Amino acid sequence: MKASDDTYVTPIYILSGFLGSGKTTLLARLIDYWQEAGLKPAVIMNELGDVNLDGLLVKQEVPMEEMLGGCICCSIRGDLGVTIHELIQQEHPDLIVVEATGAANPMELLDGVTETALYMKLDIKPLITVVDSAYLMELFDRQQGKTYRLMQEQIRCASVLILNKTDRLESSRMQELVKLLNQSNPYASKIPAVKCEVDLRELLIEGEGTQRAFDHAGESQHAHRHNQSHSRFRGPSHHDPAHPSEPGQASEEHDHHHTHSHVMVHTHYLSGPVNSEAFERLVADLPRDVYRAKGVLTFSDTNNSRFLFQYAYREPDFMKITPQGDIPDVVVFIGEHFDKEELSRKLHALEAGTLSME
Ligand SMILES: Nc1nc2c(ncn2[C@@H]2O[C@H](COP(=O)(O)OP(=O)(O)OP(=O)(O)O)[C@@H](O)[C@H]2O)c(=O)[nH]1
Repeated sequence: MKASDDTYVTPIYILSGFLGSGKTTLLARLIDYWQEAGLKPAVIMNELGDVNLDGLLVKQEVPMEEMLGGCICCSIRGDLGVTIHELIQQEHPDLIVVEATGAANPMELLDGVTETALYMKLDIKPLITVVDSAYLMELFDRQQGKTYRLMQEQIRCASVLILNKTDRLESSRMQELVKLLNQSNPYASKIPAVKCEVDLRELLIEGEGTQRAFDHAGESQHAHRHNQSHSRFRGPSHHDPAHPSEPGQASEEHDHHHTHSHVMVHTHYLSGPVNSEAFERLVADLPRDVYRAKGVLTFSDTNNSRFLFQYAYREPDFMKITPQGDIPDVVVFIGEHFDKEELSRKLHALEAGTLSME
């Protein structure tokens, strides 16, 4: 299928990792890799400052959108959807990579991308986090602080961890590092590297494999407090003072408090209208590990009216909407370690009208 087809589902990769950990280094490698495979990647870069120096490292011919002057996960999150939409409309890329500022909380970013997947066909790929191995151990030795906690967050959300800059880590400490990462995120694949030199094919497959493995895992915990208000618009050169631009410094005011282990997303585009009662039953039966869901649905038993569906902390909410433009029917589920296959089976039964008979 071609990227210019209306039915094309654009894969979207999120690169997370602390400031200076090596995200742009990895991005440059990935771009070469995809281009050699005959694909057209597009890039969204987010910088805290008002200039994008990292963008200089990306080849001229690669379509790139810059989101400057704030952290993607907070102040300019609303712009993310617009940026993705414009890239797809104008460039028809085969895939998109979002490189977040090192101060971004990947969970918020994932949430922003997920929101966008409600009205655009996106295939959200497993999250890759680049770890500055040496710096992480240094912070661990010094016992933590906010920067360390933000790093932990980025580590917890990942499906794949690249343990970069191992050249700066004493070889005797490698085991300790892996142990530390296993405590924070036992599920992610961990790939040691220097200058992000990893087998990229393996890296991209690893992520998919890890995500599948989560489908059968067990209990998890989630706590979420987010004190940042999400402005949907920003001024032309707004700089969010809550976010420092100095490498290696997480803001004291950047008040995110999350406890995530691993985060999974399941996106399902519906083939047509579904029965509202059957859908409500499906929602009521969702496992506890699904803690967030969103969607746009058409209900066959309400004169084919369309609804915006929201689900948080086990509370479903439906709002009648009349969307402008060509918006597909879709539901997105976010949680940890839930059984995607089982959910997918139920969604197919819902579409076939056989769910109530189960
Ligand atoms: N010693 C060493 N340096 C590295 C390695 N990987 C990347 N670097 C260097 O570290 C610096 C930061 O790398 P980037 O790829 O720009 O890191 P980034 O995560 O995109 O940085 P931000 O945009 O600040 O978040 C660059 O000077 C890289 O050349 C590594 O494995 N070892």
